[in-house]
Amino acid sequence: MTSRISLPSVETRTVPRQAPNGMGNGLFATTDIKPGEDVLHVKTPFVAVLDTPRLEDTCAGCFGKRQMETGNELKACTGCRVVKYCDRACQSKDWKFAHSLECPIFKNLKPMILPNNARALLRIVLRTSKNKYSAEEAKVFDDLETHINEIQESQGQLDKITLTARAVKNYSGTDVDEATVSTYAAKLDLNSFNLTTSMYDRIGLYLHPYAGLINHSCDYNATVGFDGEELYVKAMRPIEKDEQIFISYIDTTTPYNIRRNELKERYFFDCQCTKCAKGTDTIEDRFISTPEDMSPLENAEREALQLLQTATASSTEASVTIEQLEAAMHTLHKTENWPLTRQPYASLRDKLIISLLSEGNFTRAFIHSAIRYTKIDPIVYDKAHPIRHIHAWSLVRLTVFLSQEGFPPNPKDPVQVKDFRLNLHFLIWYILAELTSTQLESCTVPSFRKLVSTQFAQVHNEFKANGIDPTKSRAALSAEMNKLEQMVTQALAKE
Ligand SMILES: C[S@@+](CC[C@H](N)C(=O)[O-])C[C@H]1O[C@@H](n2cnc3c(N)ncnc32)[C@H](O)[C@@H]1O
Repeated sequence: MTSRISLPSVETRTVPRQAPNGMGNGLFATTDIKPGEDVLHVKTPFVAVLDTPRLEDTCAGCFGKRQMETGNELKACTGCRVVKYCDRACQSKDWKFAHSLECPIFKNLKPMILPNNARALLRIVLRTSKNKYSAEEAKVFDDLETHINEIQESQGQLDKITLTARAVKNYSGTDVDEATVSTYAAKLDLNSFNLTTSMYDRIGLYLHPYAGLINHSCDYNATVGFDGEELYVKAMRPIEKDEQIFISYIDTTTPYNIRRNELKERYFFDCQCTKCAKGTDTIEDRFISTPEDMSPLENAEREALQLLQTATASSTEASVTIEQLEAAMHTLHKTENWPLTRQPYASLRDKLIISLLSEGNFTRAFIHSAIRYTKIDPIVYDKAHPIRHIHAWSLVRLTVFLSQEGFPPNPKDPVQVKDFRLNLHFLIWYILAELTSTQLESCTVPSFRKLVSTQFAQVHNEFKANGIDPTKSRAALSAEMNKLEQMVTQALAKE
């Protein structure tokens, strides 16, 4: 990996440069990059913190990476009792990084726990005052965009930043003036990433100023992933030398107007990407057939969004959440013109799968995961897209579980899985083989790849121990996929 910039813990095949069309600076490839290869790898964050609910169940040292390997029960820091760690190694690493500076502050504030953005800002201020950032890192951070002028025009945003900055200045006792702390807060707001697990579950907030230089396109060529505290930006498509690197700041599966409003509100720009140039003539906006009258579709969408809102309200019981999500999906389905891939249909199904899993309704979660795997992801995501791989993996995990536990009949399921006489072992092998053979060109991170390879080797060896070589059983494998398709088709007809 080539690195022409001298930032600690950064390996990259990019250089920063002025980008066209008023985008400010951006990152540009210094070489051709193939799908799945690293565009950027940052080993240590500038700052990363957990979301408040995750402080209880996620190690603040490794962000869950070692925790997943060791399975250790987390122990709270004996000083503040706010953050928890797998073991002394994780604790000592975080202590040196910033916790020694913030621990007494957290202790004094208890039982109050600062929100994630204030904890992140506090870390930046404290590390800056102790000169813990290199001159190069500090310079890239200083040069980051803030959009402070636009923020000053929006009273709500300005108040939020000012309040956080004032609180952090007071708690830290820093000599840095409040206006500078506010600028740091604005930089954090604009340039931070969702910190996720290697499975793309959000756990916190992450900032590295070099990664913060990557501009957005709804037709992006790279994706961001995390493996513990390490950030990876990987090429999703072939990228040529001198081409600009683009990631997506938002969910680009949403229609044109939604995407543009979100980008304008949070990032203050009008997207001019190749996808936006097509306006509403893309799969994100299309219906099955062009309607003469939009009102039934608009009514259905309104109704579905209302159901989604109540379904996801924190006071809603899990079983009611499931009913409401299913009702919302039914509302869109019965228009007979709403594609499975068009939002909010696809994300309703994602939420439904999560709710079904948390309620222990594994057969119905399997049916919906199979629908997503066969009918939605191949259309919505490029084949190297990490989310597509994570979804396939979760279908594997569910299938393994069902192969061990069987399928208790449930009259509420749209179809009875057992009626399709699926050979789940072949199905598991098929999906894992596909995942394994495409993983080097995928944007998934090392821990995830290792998990998939280990599971595939185990499943393959089990077949071999039983005298079966699935690579020579093409007909049996495709028969299983056909049965899965039949199950999906019948389940969809009842949606
Ligand atoms: C995370 S920063 C990216 C780095 C930034 N260009 C810089 O010079 O620091 C996000 C900001 O970059 C600009 N930006 C990113 N993508 C853009 C795009 N597609 N078109 C126009 N501006 C964009 C916007 O000002 C946005 O608020």
